[in-house]
Amino acid sequence: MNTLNDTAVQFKQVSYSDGELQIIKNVTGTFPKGKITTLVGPSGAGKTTLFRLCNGLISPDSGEILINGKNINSYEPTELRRMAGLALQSATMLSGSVYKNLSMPLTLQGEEFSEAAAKDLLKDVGLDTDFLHRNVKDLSGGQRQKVSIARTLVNKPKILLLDEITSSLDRVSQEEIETLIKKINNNYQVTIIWITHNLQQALSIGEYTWVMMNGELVESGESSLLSHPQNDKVKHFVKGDTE
Ligand SMILES: Nc1ncnc2c1ncn2[C@@H]1O[C@H](COP(=O)(O)OP(=O)(O)OP(=O)(O)O)[C@@H](O)[C@H]1O
Repeated sequence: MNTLNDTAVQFKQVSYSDGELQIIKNVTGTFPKGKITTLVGPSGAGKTTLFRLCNGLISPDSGEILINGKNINSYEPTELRRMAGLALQSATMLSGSVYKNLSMPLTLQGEEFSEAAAKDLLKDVGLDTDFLHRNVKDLSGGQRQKVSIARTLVNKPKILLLDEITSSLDRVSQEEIETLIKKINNNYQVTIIWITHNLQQALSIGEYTWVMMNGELVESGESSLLSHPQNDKVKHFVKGDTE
């Protein structure tokens, strides 16, 4: 679907097992650079495990993962975590202020994060700069998710891995986050890989889609594939929109 230069992440016959259980099965495919690709599939398909492989939290048993054309093993772990930011549905926070949370990626590296830079990030994610010294426990779900996204931007990632980041939000917050992610993708050419259970969302926000089932990549390509899938299992999944 694209040349190596257009590829942010490439999987080549990647398999991963936990003990006896094979979780990722011979996955080959690409995530195009600077685009939004959604990752869909029933619960337990291996989507989150694929993310953990992408940011080096776990390593394949066989096969190869290339990031920007280089084997993932050639990056230092910290370099990889900086390059590939991860945001989760739960938007896990440290107790304390928004500033403390935004500073965390740099404090972990023994660096300082200026208040001015933190305020710029808040503006980037559509939050008022007054939020900087608010306690995260007083934020709404949507506001927490915006802070969580802002925190992933501190390291200026090239790739953002978003795991179900809108599934516990109301409709309005969900739309705000979708708009925000599109803006980040546009403004900074960040490659976005977005796990979602919401097929309507997958159709509307991403140019490309991967459909995973039972550890395999069963279909991938432009998101419109969800409207007319070729694979019978995907047809069934899309029709039932099932778990
Ligand atoms: N550390 C682990 N040890 C054992 N089994 C695991 C581990 N991590 C994941 N699994 C299993 O691997 C399979 C894939 O899990 P994964 O979380 O990647 O799926 P998923 O597609 O993200 O599911 P969901 O949509 O429910 O989040 C599941 O059967 C899960 O139980």
